[in-house]
Amino acid sequence: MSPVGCAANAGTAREQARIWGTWPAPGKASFLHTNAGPFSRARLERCQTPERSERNVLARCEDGQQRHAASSALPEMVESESEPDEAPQPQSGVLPDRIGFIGAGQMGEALIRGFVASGISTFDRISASVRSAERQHALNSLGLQVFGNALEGGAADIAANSDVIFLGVKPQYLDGILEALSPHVTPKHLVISIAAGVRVAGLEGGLPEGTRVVRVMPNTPCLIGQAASAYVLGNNATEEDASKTYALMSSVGLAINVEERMMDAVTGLSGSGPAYVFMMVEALADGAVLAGLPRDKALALAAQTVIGAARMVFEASGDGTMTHPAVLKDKVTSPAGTTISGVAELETSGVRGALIRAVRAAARRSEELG
Ligand SMILES: NC(=O)C1=CN([C@@H]2O[C@H](COP(=O)(O)OP(=O)(O)OC[C@H]3O[C@@H](n4cnc5c(N)ncnc54)[C@H](OP(=O)(O)O)[C@@H]3O)[C@@H](O)[C@H]2O)C=CC1
Ligand SMILES: O=C(O)[C@@H]1CCC=N1
Repeated sequence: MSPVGCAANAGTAREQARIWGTWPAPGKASFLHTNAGPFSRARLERCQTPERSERNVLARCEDGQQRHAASSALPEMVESESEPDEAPQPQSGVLPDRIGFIGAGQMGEALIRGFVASGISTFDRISASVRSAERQHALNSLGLQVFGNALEGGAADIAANSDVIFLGVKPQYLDGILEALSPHVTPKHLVISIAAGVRVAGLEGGLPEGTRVVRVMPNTPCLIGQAASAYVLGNNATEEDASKTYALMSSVGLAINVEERMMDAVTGLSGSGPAYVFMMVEALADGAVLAGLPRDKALALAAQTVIGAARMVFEASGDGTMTHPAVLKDKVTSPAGTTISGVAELETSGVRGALIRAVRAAARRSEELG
């Protein structure tokens, strides 16, 4: 599927549900996903260094390699007839581990659907603990094993049925969840938290000594294999845990290993960033409607413009290196043309400053949550 094909679907009911509703209802869906399995794992291996402290920093790979790894991890868009609600089909590359989610709301469900769409897991390997009957029913209809409130036995059920446990509740609830989970954690478990702001030290402190922990900051585009995720390994995490985390997260998009001090910035940028971009797409479409374009056409063109521009940063050079966006912007901006008029308006309105402040504010909020 070409990106244009993707955007051309924007007017369908399914796309509208994706845009305005919750995640698409179970049904045959066409997912854009990454082929990042062994391909990107090999890249990671080339970037691995034996030193633990080095493992946490993709940036410490040889410079050229780092850029190559980053750009090669760019999900290759391919059309896939994934059918997440149908009987699980064994596939090569499926992780044998059973995956449990304590908390599976917006982000947890996006990960679950993304993992299944990518082929790295199957619904029958995944279970979830959620509180409300409504969520239990919704997840159950996907084919997951669903347990109730983590504080009332759900955490024990997840531990008994999982090798990898994702913590997908809001940061404010995490202490209680760790307390409920802790007695049931054994050496077989890898615990992966996606909670904004919550530090590795806090996770390790709330779990039995020696627990293997990873902190991940994903984003919702993992639903379609287009996530931008970063992760940091806990003190007891092994090489195998690092590979497993990378395998899972790169199956749903770009996944990079960072130092923990960078995680608040990651959260302010890629964790929260989809919301900023959705606002931009909406506003761009509004502008086009103001200028006379019908809403559906405006939205399709706005969304595809964002896809195309973002991909240019990764792919325009043709040699695997990223191109600075200012260079690409200059190529759009003809002397005395239309674009410079628009750009001047953005500068007058302080759009750059607003985006910088948005990322910084979200990063600060992440710090506070920790
Ligand atoms: N949304 C996003 O884009 C991102 C979110 N995150 C992180 O993901 C986490 C979840 O965020 P999000 O998905 O947006 O939040 P949601 O509110 O959508 O999901 C939270 C989930 O936790 C469940 N839950 C709460 N308490 C319990 C409990 N005692 N036992 C079992 N389940 C429980 C809720 O169940 P129920 O619905 O039944 O109440 C719900 O499924 C947060 O820590 C956030 O920082 C990280 C990156 C991006
Ligand atoms: O808004 C939040 O707190 C979560 C974390 C990053 C994105 N959403």
